[in-house]
Amino acid sequence: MKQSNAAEKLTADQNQLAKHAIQVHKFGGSSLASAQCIVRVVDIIRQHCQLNDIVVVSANGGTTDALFALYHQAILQTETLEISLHDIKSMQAQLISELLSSSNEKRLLTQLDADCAQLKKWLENSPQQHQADILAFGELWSARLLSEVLSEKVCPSFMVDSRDFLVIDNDKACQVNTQVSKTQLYQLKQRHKLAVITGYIAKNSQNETCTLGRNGSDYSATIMASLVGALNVTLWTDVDGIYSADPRVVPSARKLHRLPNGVAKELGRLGNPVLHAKTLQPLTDHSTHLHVASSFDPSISGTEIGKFGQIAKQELSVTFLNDLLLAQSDSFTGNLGEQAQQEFSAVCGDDKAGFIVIHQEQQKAVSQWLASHDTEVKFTPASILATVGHKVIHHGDVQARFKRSLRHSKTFARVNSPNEHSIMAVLTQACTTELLNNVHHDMTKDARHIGLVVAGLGNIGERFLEMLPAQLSRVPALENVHLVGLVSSKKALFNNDGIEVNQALSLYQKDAQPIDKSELMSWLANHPYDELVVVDVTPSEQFSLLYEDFFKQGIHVIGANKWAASSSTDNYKSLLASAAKSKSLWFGNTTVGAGLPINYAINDLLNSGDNITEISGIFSGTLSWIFETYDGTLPFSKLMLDALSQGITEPDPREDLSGRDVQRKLLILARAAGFELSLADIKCQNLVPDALQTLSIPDFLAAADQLDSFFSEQLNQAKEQQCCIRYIARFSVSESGKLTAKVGLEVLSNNDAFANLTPCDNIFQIKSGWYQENPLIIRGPGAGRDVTASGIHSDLVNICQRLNTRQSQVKLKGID
Ligand SMILES: Nc1ncnc2c1ncn2[C@@H]1O[C@H](COP(=O)(O)OP(=O)(O)O)[C@@H](O)[C@H]1O
Ligand SMILES: N[C@@H](CC(=O)OP(=O)(O)O)C(=O)O
Repeated sequence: MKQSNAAEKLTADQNQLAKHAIQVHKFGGSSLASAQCIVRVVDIIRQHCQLNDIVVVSANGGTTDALFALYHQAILQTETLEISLHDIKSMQAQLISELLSSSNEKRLLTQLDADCAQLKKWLENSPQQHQADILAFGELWSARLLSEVLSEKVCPSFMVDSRDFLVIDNDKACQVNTQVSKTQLYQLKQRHKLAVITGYIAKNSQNETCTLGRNGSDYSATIMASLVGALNVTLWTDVDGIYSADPRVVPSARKLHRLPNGVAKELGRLGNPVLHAKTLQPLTDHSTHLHVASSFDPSISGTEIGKFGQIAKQELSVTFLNDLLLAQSDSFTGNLGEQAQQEFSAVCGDDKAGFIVIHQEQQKAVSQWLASHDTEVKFTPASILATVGHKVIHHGDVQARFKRSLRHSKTFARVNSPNEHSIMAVLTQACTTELLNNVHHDMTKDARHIGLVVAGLGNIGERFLEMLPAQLSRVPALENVHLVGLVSSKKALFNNDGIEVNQALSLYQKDAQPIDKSELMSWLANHPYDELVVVDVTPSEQFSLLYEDFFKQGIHVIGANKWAASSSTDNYKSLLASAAKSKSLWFGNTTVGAGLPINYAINDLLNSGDNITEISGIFSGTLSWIFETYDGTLPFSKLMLDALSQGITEPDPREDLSGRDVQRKLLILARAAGFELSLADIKCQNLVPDALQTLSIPDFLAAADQLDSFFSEQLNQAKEQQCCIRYIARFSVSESGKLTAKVGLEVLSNNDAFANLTPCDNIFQIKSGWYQENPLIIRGPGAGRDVTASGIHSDLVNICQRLNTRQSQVKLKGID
């Protein structure tokens, strides 16, 4: 491989290319482990890449391990070498044959033959001298194969051996010679072809192959990104993000949607295989975004790593490193101790207590170093278990919890990392699955982050927001709720880091931007929270049409909006099915009776095994006020105009008098009670005569006295029988199962439960198996700012209590 170390100035044409190379996609070994996996990767590239992007690949899953095993067999000169070499070759040959058409297959198999002959020579004659060359075949084969498959199936592509441009100045620290590497990379780029570059390997300044360390392809990817000024690096792997612990070992691990840079770096240092320790180094001076996503399920949003605000900073995770050595010596105290920590890249150390914790392969070097200082050393097998989070060492509660959760383990010491992002326990035992699970449980059990979006900033929405700060600090179930979106019919304000709840409305006035439906849905689909709750306090049918999409995305809905719950039977059933499928919760206690717990009561009865046979009552605050007040002293129309001027009726009182709102409410309750019916099944008496129904509002108000004779006649007839008139909703089911449902005027005895309400109050009466002769009654204000907003808060607490105890399913290898 020819290589020139001379830095060359980029031509204008090359600079132009730099502007286009905007994305780096790195596919790890797990994503390339079989022909089926590679086909998936090809699909991802088809959908997510442009020609001038860069694809970085690791060796096909297991290949580097196999090459390491070959190397060790060669050193030990074991007889199994031939067989192992044959196995590696057949695995590659099989991938080639499964994925390529016959002419390309033949060509790649010939190249594989030549490579394996070279590999054999090195293994037999000079393995130590060629360790990195031997390991490099993994990435070489993987890149060659993928670029061929891409050329056949997707777009022109070419393979780049990173040793042809990537120069590492200092093998140990893996420092990149940026200028030379950048120039050489641009010389290799081919226009209108997608580059597939080997990860993990590079050349040193002596022109020899070197590696960037195990899992080093992540680092390769960010190096490439810094060389071409890429805006985005995606690490495609077999898990859909970085979790609060290794999800293979801790099934209850939670996805960390957003990781601050410093925390990600510390996780990499402490053994998280998704992030190589140096991955973030090349990005420190760039505004490049780093993502971790699953190649097995690309549609799931993964983990984003970057500079984040408050919410991301609260996430905690637990990680461990086994097979370490605790080295204790007087020489590890004071300045010398600090020096030793640096020299041996110690995982941690304490220069007062005189110890460092190192990887096993450093043992020899440490012994030699100490021999030159003439001091003794004691090595003990050890492991590290750490809790990692932004500036975690300053959180007294986390320190205390961590200590408590380690009380039954052999903890030699606890050490805070100098970068302040981890508290490490040095254990003189291996970190077991059980210990990791227990500690993880103790550290993360309370932390499910719930995003809250409020849609509809009218009267009730405003009151809901006014009450929110006190609720968030008072109710334990809301501890991890973050207000992240405010939406009105025209504008929206979103902030992934959380909108300051005390200034929500003023921030909305200042910063909200116009938004359309697709922008709204795209934000909601990519939110970085464990759960998202949309509170719909809009009166909008349009907005209710989005529920289906919300449920498909697993978003939960609290609706004060009646449209969806009273929509057609087909639509309603389909909403319930979508919500059930994605485990979305749908609460709507305030759709009927504002804050009165009518929906909760119905649910509780059903949960207790009861059978509801009748629901009746006065469901409209306006009609309640009108008929409780109407005693014949004033004409009906005068009363109605009074109610209008006090804001008790809608701006067009016919909306109340039509009974349609009551009809919808009865439908919602009957459905909540488990009955299948539609609006058309509920008879509705419109109190507005036909002649007045089509007038303009002013004309209707001017002609309102035409209502009077009807109502005075109804009232007088009722009075003659010691009765009164009320607008009643009534739904019942007979013993034979026949449903009857109607809303309209009824004549009631003066001592009926419905006859003596405080004007405006609602009343709900439920008859059921348990409450037959003596029905269950709920009554109280059925409208108003405070009661409605507090009803929504009650739904929010209920939803959050349920969500807090939910465990999210870790997506490993696309398995559901
Ligand atoms: N905290 C963690 N979050 C996510 N994955 C983790 C974590 N700790 C360990 N893992 C494991 O890391 C694996 C991915 O790392 P690695 O094998 O290096 O991927 P790749 O081959 O794609 O580079 C996942 O399968 C996962 O089980
Ligand atoms: N193939 C190398 C480099 C690498 O980064 O692999 P992966 O992306 O599969 O972790 C290794 O196994 O160490």
